[in-house]
Parts: sequence; C-alpha cells; structure tokens
Amino acid sequence: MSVVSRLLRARPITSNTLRTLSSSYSTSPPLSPPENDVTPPSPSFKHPTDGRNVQWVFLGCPGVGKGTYASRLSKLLNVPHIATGDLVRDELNTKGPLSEQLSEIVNQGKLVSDNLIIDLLSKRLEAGEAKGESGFILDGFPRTIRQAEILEGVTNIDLVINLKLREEALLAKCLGRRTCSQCGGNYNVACIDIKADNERPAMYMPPLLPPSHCASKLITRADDTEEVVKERLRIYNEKSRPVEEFYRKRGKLLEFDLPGGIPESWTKLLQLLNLDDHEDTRSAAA
Ligand SMILES: Nc1ncnc2c1ncn2[C@@H]1O[C@H](COP(=O)(O)OP(=O)(O)O)[C@@H](O)[C@H]1O
Repeated sequence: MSVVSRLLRARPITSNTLRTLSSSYSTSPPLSPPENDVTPPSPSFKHPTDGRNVQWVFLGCPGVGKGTYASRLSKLLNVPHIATGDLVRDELNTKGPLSEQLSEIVNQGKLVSDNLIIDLLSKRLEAGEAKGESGFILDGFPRTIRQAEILEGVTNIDLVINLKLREEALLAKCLGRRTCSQCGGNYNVACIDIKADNERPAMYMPPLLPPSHCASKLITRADDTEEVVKERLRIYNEKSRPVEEFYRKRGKLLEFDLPGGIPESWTKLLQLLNLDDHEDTRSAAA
C-alpha cells in the first residue's frame, strides 16, 4: 500500500469542539506544561497509525516559505492546506463589519485576536467537513501559546514542521513576494545570494519569476512593506517563537533549515519526511 493510501483515512478534528473549547478556554487557566519538562529529541517522523489523515502544522517566520511547502505537501497527501493568513485576507475582502478593523491590524503587522482567528479557523474546518475533507496542514496557526494550547486541547497534532531561514533572507523574500491578480499564482522576484563566511556556507535562492501572461498583473500584499515586515518579524519572535518550544517539549517539532531554492529544499524536505520514494512526489511539485 502506498504512503498516501495509508494516510488517507479520516478522523477529522471536530470544529464545533474547537469553537466550544475556544470559548470555554478563554476563562480557564492555561494548561500546565507536560510533566516531563526535559526537551526530547526531534521527533522521528511517523505517519498516523490509526488510519486517519495527517494533522500537521507549519511554523516559521514571515517569508520563510510556509505557504509554498505546505501547499505542495497538501497536494501530495491529499489534505487541505489551511492558511490562516488567507482566511484573514478573505474576511478583509468581504468588506463586512470586521474588515476595517482587521485591515488596520494586519497592515500594522500585528496579530488579530486569538478569538477571532479561532472563529475563522472553525468556520473553515466546518465548511471542509461538510465537503468531506479530513486531516489538514495548518499554515500560520497556531501563532501564540494560547492558540497552541487550544489546538492541543481538541486534537492530536502529529507533526509540527519548523521552517528556518537566515534572518537576512527573510526580509528580502517578503519584499519580493508577488501574486498574480488574475490566476492567484504566487511568485518571488527576490534573488538571494549570500556568500559563504567562516561560520556558514553560501546560500543561493533564485527568484521564482512569473510566466509572461502573469507578469503585467502582479500585485504586492499591503503588509509586505519593509516597515511592516520588520514589525511582523519582531512579533514572531515575541509571540510565536515560544510556540516552537511548546511543541519541542511535546516531542512534535521537526526542525528544517532551508538549504536553498525550492527544488533543493523540496527534495530534502521529502527525504526528511520519508516521502521521497512516493510515486506522487513529482506531480505534487509540478
Ligand atoms: N494565527 C494567527 N493569529 C493571529 N493573527 C493571524 C494568524 N494568522 C494570520 N494572522 C494575521 O494575518 C496576517 C497575515 O498572515 P500570513 O499570511 O500568515 O503572514 P506571514 O507572511 O507573516 O506568515 C498576520 O500578520 C496577522 O495579522
């Protein structure tokens, strides 16, 4: 049986539980840390053994490439890729009562409230369940300890992939991001070319340029300006960095240092996840 068929069994998170828990949780004290407070070694990756679909999380700074790799893995494993940043942007675009307040928060590089993000995520999971979706790859959630505690309280996250990239590349990658306003394709015009020094090897990440039919339709996210990206990086270090430790203590954190551009990094990531021999690997990368 192929890796993917073994993964394709359902025991979805129940989004009602997530919503209920989130509201009751707001008045509860934080969960205590696991009793054994000794940092365990990185998890050796195992697929879920009870036949359900994977429930994975991607962590990492703005610009690291969470969306790129989460989206590729979601195609490979046939589970939805749920990016809370997209949910926030969709909500913004509805121009509903919340959108003005949201755009102010997002455009300053701040985090929206835990309750609001849980609500958006719950709705997305509910809609997915109604369509028969199961399992997920979350991208951009959890981003605070409270979000992590809520999620941990309602379902078993199998694996948390922590993508890491040198600080000097992150800002350039955010500023280089472009989206085609017509087809929604994501590109990056930044060319990262860091020379080797005494401590670290050279790193080259070529730009991911759009095809000619998208080139004249590229747009940049309103929050991808230098000032706002710096603020998002600061907030990541303050609020989201502790989430890495939260999962490290629970033996769920898999660290992945991006070695370079997408082809090289994708191949290495698949090796790390024991997915490199899978027949669908090439099509997922297309
Ligand atoms: N889990 C979350 N908690 C709070 N705010 C969030 C969350 N996910 C997304 N957001 C909001 O949406 C914005 C865009 O998110 P995202 O696209 O994931 O950006 P990034 O490139 O910083 O990873 C964030 O700056 C934040 O305002």
